[in-house]
Amino acid sequence: MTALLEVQQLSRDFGGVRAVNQVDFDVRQGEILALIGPNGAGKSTVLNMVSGVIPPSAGEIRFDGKPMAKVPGHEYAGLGITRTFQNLQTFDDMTVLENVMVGMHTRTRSSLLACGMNLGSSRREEQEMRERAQIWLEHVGLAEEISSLAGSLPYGKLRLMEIARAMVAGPRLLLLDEPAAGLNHTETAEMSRMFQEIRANGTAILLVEHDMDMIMTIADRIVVLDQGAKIAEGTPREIQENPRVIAAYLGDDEE
Ligand SMILES: Nc1ncnc2c1ncn2[C@@H]1O[C@H](COP(=O)(O)OP(=O)(O)OP(=O)(O)O)[C@@H](O)[C@H]1O
Repeated sequence: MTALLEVQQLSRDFGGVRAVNQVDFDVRQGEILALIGPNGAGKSTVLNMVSGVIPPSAGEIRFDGKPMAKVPGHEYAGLGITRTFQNLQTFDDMTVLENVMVGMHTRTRSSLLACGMNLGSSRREEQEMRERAQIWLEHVGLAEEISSLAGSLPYGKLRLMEIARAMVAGPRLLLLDEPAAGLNHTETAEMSRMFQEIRANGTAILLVEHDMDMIMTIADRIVVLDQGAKIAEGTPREIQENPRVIAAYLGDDEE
């Protein structure tokens, strides 16, 4: 498999603190790569750099061979990279369908504000977006809730809505920041099944997650960070048996 995303010597400083230190990894086409590590290891910071939210202090990120350093954040969805956030980013007083259509607007380059105000898209474009959003809402099991206000949905369903929103733009790489946080066992299993389906349809996934059952079930490969640096990379089985990884987790109170 060829690399879709290449991360080389990636570093990020916050003031005097080096949050990410010379990290290398690839995400290959059609695979699920999990990025794990104890609290504060630098996982979200890596995801924020890969999704164009913050610039690296050093190093390089390439997507499909293209250096991403000069690509503005709003162009990522159009290039084929979308993401979800650790903290839900939903519009409570818009319907579930409208919330998902916002994901298409980022692709068609209308602004979020314009979307909220119903501006800037032709009727045909609007219809096409509606259909794609409906298809993805059915995929994630929210067909019944399409017309509900997002604010009325329970937390687990909002997480699913976020996945639909990230998928509606048709990404080649989906970035997920703790998608199972706050979900119960059944919801986590359902979400795992969905990610496997997304992978089967050809979208690669870079997954930051603390739920080890989910990671060990769905990840093709795992990269482990500790204190900003990569300490291991391998299959779920290799990672489970790696003494450095075990030591890093045993040293972390919250795991
Ligand atoms: N905006 C920021 N300003 C200053 N320091 C930051 C900022 N963002 C992250 N850090 C620091 O960078 C380090 C890595 O944080 P990061 O959130 O990337 O870790 P993480 O592995 O995602 O942790 P968690 O699993 O708890 O979410 C931490 O020491 C954190 O305090």
